[in-house]
Amino acid sequence: MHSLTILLGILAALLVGVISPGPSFLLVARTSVAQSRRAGLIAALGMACGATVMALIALLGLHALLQSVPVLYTVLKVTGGIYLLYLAWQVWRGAATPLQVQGDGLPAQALTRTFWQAAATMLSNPKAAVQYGVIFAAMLPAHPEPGLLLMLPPAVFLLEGGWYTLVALLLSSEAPRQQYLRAKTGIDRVAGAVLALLGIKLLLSRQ
Ligand SMILES: NC(=[NH2+])NCCC[C@H](N)C(=O)O
Repeated sequence: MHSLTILLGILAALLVGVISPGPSFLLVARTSVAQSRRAGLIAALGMACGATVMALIALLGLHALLQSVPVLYTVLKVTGGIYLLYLAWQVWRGAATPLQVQGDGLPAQALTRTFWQAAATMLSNPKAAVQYGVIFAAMLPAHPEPGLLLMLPPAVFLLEGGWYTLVALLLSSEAPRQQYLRAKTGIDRVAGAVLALLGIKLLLSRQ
């Protein structure tokens, strides 16, 4: 099959996982409404970078490794689950505090933190690791053209980055932000609870 056809097929298969809401979606969405458009876009960039690293690892055969050494999956799962519970606790704890920093005046330090938080959320998501592994294993030919392998990481960057950029732009616009500000405590409690559930679900999951 033509390399471009294969690439488009892989991207289409990945898209389902990319747009289905999970911890990454929640983090970008909340950052965009609660902080600023710029912070939301930085979170989207963090997701794109994290996903690209994950795609590279998958290309290097992490999936085969995860299958032959199941304890590695367990380690990834427990780390990811605990990280989600930690994020959940932070969101929950801050629910009742009104927003102090507004607009794009956030210190650079906070933006750096947002970037790493997003990248860590993506990288500690074993579901995403498995999705990349399975799709690459199933859809890449036995001897892919070098061009295809070179195109894949930037394509993943654009796919994940594009989706989360869209989420950030939509949710940082005035109407959703005003609504969030009005109902912050409730929304944060729900977001914290959902993050915690996702963490627990991950900890209890088999594969
Ligand atoms: N190809 C993937 N599964 N990427 C990770 C997507 C993460 C998922 N969409 C979330 O919001 O948490």
